Amino acid sequence: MSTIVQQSWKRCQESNLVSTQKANDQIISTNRIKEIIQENHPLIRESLPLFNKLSPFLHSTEHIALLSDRNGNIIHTVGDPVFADHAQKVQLQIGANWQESNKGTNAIGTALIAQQPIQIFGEQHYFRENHFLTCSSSPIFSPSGELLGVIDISTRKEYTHTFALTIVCMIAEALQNRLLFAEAERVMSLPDTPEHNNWEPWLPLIGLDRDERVVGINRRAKQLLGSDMLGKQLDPDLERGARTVQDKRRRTWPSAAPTPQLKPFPRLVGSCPLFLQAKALAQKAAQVDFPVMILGESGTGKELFAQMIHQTGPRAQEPFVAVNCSAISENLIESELFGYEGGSFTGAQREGRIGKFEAARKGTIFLDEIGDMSLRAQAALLRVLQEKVVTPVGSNQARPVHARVVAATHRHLPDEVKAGRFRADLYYRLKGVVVSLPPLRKRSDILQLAAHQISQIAPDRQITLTKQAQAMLKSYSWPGNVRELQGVLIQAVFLTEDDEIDCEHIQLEGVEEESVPAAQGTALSLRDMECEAIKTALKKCGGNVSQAAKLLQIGRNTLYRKMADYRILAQMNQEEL
Ligand SMILES: Nc1ncnc2c1ncn2[C@@H]1O[C@H](COP(=O)(O)OP(=O)(O)OP(=O)(O)O)[C@@H](O)[C@H]1O
Repeated sequence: MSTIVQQSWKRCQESNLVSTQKANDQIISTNRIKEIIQENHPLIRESLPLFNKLSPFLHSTEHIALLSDRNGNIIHTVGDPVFADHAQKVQLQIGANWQESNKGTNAIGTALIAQQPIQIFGEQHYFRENHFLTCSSSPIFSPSGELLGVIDISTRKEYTHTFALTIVCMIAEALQNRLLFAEAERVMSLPDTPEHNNWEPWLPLIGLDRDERVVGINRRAKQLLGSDMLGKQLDPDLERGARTVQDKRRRTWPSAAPTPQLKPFPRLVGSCPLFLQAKALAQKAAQVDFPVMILGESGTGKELFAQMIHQTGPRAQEPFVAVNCSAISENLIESELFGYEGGSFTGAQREGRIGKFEAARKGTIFLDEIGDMSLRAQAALLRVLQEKVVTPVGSNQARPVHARVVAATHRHLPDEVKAGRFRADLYYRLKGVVVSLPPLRKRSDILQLAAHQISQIAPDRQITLTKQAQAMLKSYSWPGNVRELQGVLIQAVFLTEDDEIDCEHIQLEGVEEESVPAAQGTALSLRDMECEAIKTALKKCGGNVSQAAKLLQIGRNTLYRKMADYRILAQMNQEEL
């Protein structure tokens, strides 16, 4: 037995776990799983593509792969359904907790404590009931070194092979690198000298934030530089030898960079007449040089439309620079937009910086959330639009502006003008062609959008929506629009084990609150009563819709329809499993 396993057995004995008894199974409720999924969003988002890739290879191999959070809660599994069925007998499944204090020595719980990869063979498991298993696992760390969870591959002990441990370590490493790319503003690859690298497939990577401080470092880079790089600025000598492999700043700051990769036009999906009308107008606007104002609630696709206008117009070869006006503090907006001279204010870079208007060159500057700009910044912007020049902060040298302006807001600007919060002269200058994007709740093509999003989220699977799930998506109000739909579907794809998304996989925000309207008069009271009756029946039947339908003496489909109508579908899962 390895020292790690010996120490683990000792801990189990000291905690009075009895190996011949049943393990202390802790099963989490469906609602809690949903919360855990939300808490672990980046981990799940980045691990899904890896699990999806792995899944077909595990079929008919008696292997399953699992993802647990940092507390040992299993939140995702893929693999051979026959073995998965067998593994369920010891609760090796979604919703179970495999902390060592509950399940004794095991690859998930023990790897979380040891914080290193581990393989636990049959009898090395503390509880006898787990002796049929061999499990290999590796902890997963965030780019800044925080423990996030564990990846595990489990099989019958007869199929034990050490390669499983190697695979699990490679998946963990790939996942950690994905997290680094997702979190860092810029990722640099360090030169990897042969004497440092015996067989490693991974590049030494370092992630930097906007201020060029190290915010993440992968295992290979740690081997070269040590583990105390976090928060430090990269040494200039080191930076000279390194290669930039990702630079997100180029999206908004492409001064010295080629035009960033834009989302291709066909990705703007939809067949609803309201949407097609807006699209046709935007396509026309792309060909002329008038200012464009895109109106729409948050998440309706304003930035995607702005990109489309840029990409399909004559400026497509020039940069597209997006500026979120609401995300920049009032005292920095002028330096962001117009640039600054070296040393013009505390925190400024010594050599100065060009502003986003100049960075856009002859391309497009997309001023998102323009309605949130302060009056002072509005005055400065108006000057730029009128005079077609910018004067960097701390300079008296005006520089010409050639960029086309596309603005967007979720606010009702005429009201803002009336209230004195938005300058009327700026409003009329920006207005030009007005493209209004419909909110998702008014679109008739939600299912088309949903199917498109699902195929983007899980391109290797043929996932469909059940009729009830479709009804649920159609009846929801979608305050967060297409972005919210994306989030809901990521979670649903994640939750579904087969290739069908049903209502139980769909969690809609605030549905519970929305579902019970304030009683106002008889009609509403009747609705309330029916709604309550359905909720009670569902609760009585532990969330089983067929049984609840029998109890209510209505058909199962009618019940589903009514549940969608009252938006109580999210609660149909058993509150306690
Ligand atoms: N018609 C569409 N087809 C495909 N994807 C879409 C469509 N509309 C929006 N999306 C997607 O929805 C998400 C939100 O879109 P986008 O960021 O353009 O919205 P927005 O209105 O600019 O949001 P915000 O106002 O919050 O910045 C993006 O991931 C985008 O790709």
